[in-house]
Amino acid sequence: MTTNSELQQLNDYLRAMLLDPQNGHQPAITGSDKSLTWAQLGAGVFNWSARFSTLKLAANVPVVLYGHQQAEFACAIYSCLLHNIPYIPVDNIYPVERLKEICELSSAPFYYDAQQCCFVATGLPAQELEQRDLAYIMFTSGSTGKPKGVQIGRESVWNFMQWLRSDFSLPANPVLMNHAVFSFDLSLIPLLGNLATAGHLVLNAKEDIAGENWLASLKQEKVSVWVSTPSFAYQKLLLPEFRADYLSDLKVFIFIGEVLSKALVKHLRRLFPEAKILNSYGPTEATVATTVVEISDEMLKESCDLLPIGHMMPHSEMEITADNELIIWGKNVMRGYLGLPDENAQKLLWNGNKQWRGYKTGDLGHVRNNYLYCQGRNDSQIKMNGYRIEIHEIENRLLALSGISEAVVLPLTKKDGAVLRLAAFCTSKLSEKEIKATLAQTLPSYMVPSQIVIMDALPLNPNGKIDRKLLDAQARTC
Ligand SMILES: Nc1ncnc2c1ncn2[C@@H]1O[C@H](COP(=O)(O)OP(=O)(O)OP(=O)(O)O)[C@@H](O)[C@H]1O
Repeated sequence: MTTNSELQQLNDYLRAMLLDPQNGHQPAITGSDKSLTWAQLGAGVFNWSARFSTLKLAANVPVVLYGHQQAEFACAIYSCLLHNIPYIPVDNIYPVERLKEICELSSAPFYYDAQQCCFVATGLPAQELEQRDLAYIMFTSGSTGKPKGVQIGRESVWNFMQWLRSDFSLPANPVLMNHAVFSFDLSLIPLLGNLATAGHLVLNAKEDIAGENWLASLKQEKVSVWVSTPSFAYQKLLLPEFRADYLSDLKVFIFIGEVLSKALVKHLRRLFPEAKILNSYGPTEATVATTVVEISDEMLKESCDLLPIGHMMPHSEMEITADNELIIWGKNVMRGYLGLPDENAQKLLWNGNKQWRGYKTGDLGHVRNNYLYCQGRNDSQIKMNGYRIEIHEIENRLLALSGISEAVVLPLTKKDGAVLRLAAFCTSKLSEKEIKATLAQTLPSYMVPSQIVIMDALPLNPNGKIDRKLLDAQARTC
């Protein structure tokens, strides 16, 4: 249940951090446009108060923020949090059509263009949101379904910030890198982690990450906390400077968004022997992350292919249904999808005693040795020629082969939904023939993909996750 005192605590905390910073001369944000100390950030946030008041926004009317890794974008988000203005982040790597669509779906009367540093009127009549005290609405990009506006309350953000401070092994005065677009909620780990710890947020624009000097810039900024999807990190493993004696300040790796494989952790251990490696899990619908665990050497030695996703955040619980679906209960669960009552009825549950919402994740999981495990999505089970096949089981078998670091298996279906064949995509030192032969030693023949495509790196979507839609399209043309 949300109490007014919790919301008051968040308000007080934000005022103290942003308007009266104790560490004014320390760097707060380094963005693609400029760098701000905490004092400059505070002054910027103060200016925003005036800018928001000229907009004459009624309470509970959202603002869309449009840009890409600018310090001013982050400043706008912090200001919205301070002034209780629900914000909707849209990255400008998406086409303008997506911006328009999101403005219409949310009836936002203005969007802020962080590139141009100005507000643009959308011409739409402002409508109050049904929900009060919303922190943000995040439109998922839909890699596991259709894009939906996930509404997250201020109480969830406060709960999440406190958890970030206590359970994510953040060093004192952390320097947090952010590679994720602000419209992907992974970015909230560094963005809110910075606010929770008075750290330094280093924003990395897409073109910088692709450039030659990116790791040199992380070194120069003394980045100490890496936050990304596992796939994003895989792609950096081959860079010669990606190692502890070059990036000597890097002490913590936080992974979320996809399965973290043992292969990646082992590789990182060799490159960064002293660093802590954390696996965190959660859907956007439960405020960024719900579980976390530091990966130990014992976990790597266990015979099970999977690594645990850890323990629940405070004020939440995980229910595992008879058919192994993970249901998240607690303060972190969204208020609902914007304007989608049918979806809300399908995905949300209510516990009257605790006054908690529950969210049916569609992920499968179990508990072992007191740790939670996520074993893939419940839609990853398919039927082919009458055989029941767990796609993630084949992926895990592939990842267990030495020389394979990334692997995705996709079922190729006919128009009527019947599965025709399986295609696997992987980065591998082994040949297609070798892979098939090795898989055939442990899997029944119908589970060995008929097509194995070996790639230098698997393509990523704008969120830094493996782009399954693109791979699916590619498999169809082969
Ligand atoms: N540590 C993890 N291990 C395994 N799977 C994970 C982990 N963290 C997240 N996931 C997967 O990612 C899903 C949440 O992803 P997210 O909320 O980012 O959106 P999505 O459904 O992938 O859509 P989109 O990426 O398009 O926004 C989880 O439900 C789970 O399937």
